[in-house]
Amino acid sequence: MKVIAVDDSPAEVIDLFFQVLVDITTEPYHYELTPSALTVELAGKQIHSETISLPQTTEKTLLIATRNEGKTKEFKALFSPLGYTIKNLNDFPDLPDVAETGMTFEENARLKAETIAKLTGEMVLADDSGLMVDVLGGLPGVWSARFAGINATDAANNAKLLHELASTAVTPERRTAKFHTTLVVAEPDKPSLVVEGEWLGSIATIPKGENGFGYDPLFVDDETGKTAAQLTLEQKNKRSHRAIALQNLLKKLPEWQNS
Ligand SMILES: O=P(O)(O)OP(=O)(O)OP(=O)(O)OC[C@H]1O[C@@H](n2cnc3c(O)ncnc32)[C@H](O)[C@@H]1O
Ligand SMILES: [Mg+2]
Repeated sequence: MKVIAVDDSPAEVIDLFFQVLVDITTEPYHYELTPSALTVELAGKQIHSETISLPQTTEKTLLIATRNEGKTKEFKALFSPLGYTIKNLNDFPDLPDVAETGMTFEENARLKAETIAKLTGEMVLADDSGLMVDVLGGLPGVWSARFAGINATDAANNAKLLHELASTAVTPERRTAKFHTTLVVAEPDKPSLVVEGEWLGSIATIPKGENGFGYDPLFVDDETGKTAAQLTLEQKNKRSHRAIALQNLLKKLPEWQNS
């Protein structure tokens, strides 16, 4: 049998060629398609190869069980090199708010991730995080989002924190603090994956910087001496509690996904 070279032919001609080939030949042929190349061998001889670019067929989307756009912005930047599109609960208005009734970051992160995973049937990531100030015995901790009251604004929470530390007995050395994140990944009918991350620093006496969210204007990073709000998103994502927790998560995620 004579094989006609089809390299450089339009895609439809190549398709037709293979159809005819399959119809008329009884010779064994091997067809290999990868995202970047198409090669065909007939009777052990390569008869066609071309460089191709297949559209991504399986878009990776990850739902994060949060309504906090500050966290979401950080997760989007952290996950984008991995090819994930990030969605949050604000993209799904019909999903309920999950009450954070736990006494620990892990309990609250589990509540958020496991409730939303059950309702959607999908793999879901949740972040429960907060600021822990040593001289306040770890407060505001799990109450960070509601330190100044239910639905408190970031500005009100920051003002309350400065007020709590206003005593002259709270010298600069006694203003040490850390940010904490617990991440939980949940899927229906499977034990959840739990990881943590922390970021050491101290509390400034006045807010500084425009970036970030929450307590960022008051949290001074130990290493750079800048507040988290003075760091760019990229700088914060190299050292933050959330970034460290995510690194820990990525180390364990493949094994968890295969379990
Ligand atoms: O529960 P979701 O919907 O995720 O959003 P939330 O804002 O209520 O989030 P948390 O319950 O985890 O509370 C975390 C609070 O801790 C503070 N916080 C956490 N991470 C922070 C960060 O990176 N920078 C500044 N403040 C942070 C901030 O006040 C958050 O509102
Ligand atoms: Mg919350």
